[in-house]
Amino acid sequence: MLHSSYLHYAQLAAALFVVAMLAVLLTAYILAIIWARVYFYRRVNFSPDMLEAGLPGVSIIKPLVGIDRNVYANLETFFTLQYPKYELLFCLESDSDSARMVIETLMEKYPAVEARLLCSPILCGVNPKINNMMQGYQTAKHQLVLISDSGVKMRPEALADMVWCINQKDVGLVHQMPFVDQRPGFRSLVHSAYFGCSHAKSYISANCLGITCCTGMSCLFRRQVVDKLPSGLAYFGRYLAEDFFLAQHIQSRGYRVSVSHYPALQDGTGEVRFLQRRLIRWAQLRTAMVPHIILLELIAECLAAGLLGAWALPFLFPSLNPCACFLIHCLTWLLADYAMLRSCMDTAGVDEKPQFGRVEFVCAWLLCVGMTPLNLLVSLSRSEIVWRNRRFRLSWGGATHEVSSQQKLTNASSKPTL
Ligand SMILES: CCCCCCCC/C=C\CCCCCCCC(=O)N[C@@H](CO[C@@H]1OC[C@@H](O)[C@H](O)[C@H]1O)[C@H](O)/C=C/CCCCCCCCCCCCC
Ligand SMILES: O=c1ccn([C@@H]2O[C@H](COP(=O)(O)OP(=O)(O)O)[C@@H](O)[C@H]2O)c(=O)[nH]1
Repeated sequence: MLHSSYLHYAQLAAALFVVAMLAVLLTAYILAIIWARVYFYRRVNFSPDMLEAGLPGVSIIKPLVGIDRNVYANLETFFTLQYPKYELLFCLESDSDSARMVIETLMEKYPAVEARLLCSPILCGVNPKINNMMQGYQTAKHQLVLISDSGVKMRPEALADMVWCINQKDVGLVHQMPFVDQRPGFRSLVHSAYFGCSHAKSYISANCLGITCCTGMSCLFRRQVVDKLPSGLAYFGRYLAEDFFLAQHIQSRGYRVSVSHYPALQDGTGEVRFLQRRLIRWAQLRTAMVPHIILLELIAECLAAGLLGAWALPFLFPSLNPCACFLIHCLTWLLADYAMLRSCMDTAGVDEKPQFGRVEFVCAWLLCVGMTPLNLLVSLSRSEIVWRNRRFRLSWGGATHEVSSQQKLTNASSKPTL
């Protein structure tokens, strides 16, 4: 008797906790949607003083390996940036890399844009992206450095916006929230539904709460802060999640990390299974660095939160039907996700009209809602990370060592990659 009343009180406490958690999640989500609607694509103007003094130069480092989808069109956007002073540093892992021809063609087409092609990576750690970028970093002329991944497209005004953001008081790093260039097709819609809904919700909430949550796919930082480390950017070569540690370092020096008004436009036309592999790899990195995060991510996802709610609400209010609770929860989540996606799109500009129908969106959304918890669970079951053609093993905290590259495994080439 005593035992069953304890059990009842424990269940009651758990049900109240779940309902409170769902209310917090919903409130946080609504705030994130409003934040995105107000913040993204806001036009900024440099002060006359700053314009008179001259805008600071930016060195843009583009690490490249092979040909990504739409590489020509994406890279071309870096030659047409509306910014007075910048240099492009294309970093390849070898001079026979297939991206070389594309870059040379673009450099010929835009001779007025200062651009260099570098093909001698510097081995300074396990992170191949850092090794590749170091050749650009060492020769970069400017104090502001933008790291921009190969698959990212830039709007003409985005660089000026990032420079404006970094010129605000105490800002040391500005990053773009990962999003997707709006292109027709179901694959692109799945990418949008992931990055514009679930991912955007977490990314924005974390950043609004002042939690370091920054991806290195497009981030601008002050070189003088990084160069306080004896080996500069090379220091981060020991980690695969160099972006996380870079942002932490900049904050530890007393600077703020801020989000650009323009999300990063990834290509998003790749196959869904590749997106899934990438998200599993990212989740593996997050688990190694911030282990409790996966639990938080799981319960903040639509399905898990819905199942918890479908148990807790009827427990507190027995007249409620669990299935109805679950369906209403999913519908609310779907509408919130759609509103989030629209807030990440430029509703006043080029993306004004979504290039997809409602039914298509619901299908893509269902795929993401099913895929996300699965990815998180798969990430927990894996001990190794595969990135491009290399295999790594992560230790708690993020330190990494390379297990083996596929080139070595298959013995396809006797020449090491680096
Ligand atoms: C309704 C609101 C509910 C919010 C609940 C949120 C719960 C989920 C919490 C966190 C999810 C954060 C997701 C952040 C996205 C990070 C993407 C990522 O994993 N990136 C990693 C990989 O990046 C590439 O890696 C290779 C590198 O070379 C490339 O350049 C990179 O682009 C990246 O390395 C990892 C970054 C670490 C992010 C840590 C985030 C901690 C955030 C804590 C958030 C707590 C939020 C609480 C909100 C209530
Ligand atoms: O061995 C590698 C792997 C990646 N990269 C570069 O690192 C960036 C991010 O790579 P990817 O898109 O594979 O990472 P993700 O965004 O999926 O984490 C891209 O510019 C790649 O060209 C690199 O220079 N060498």
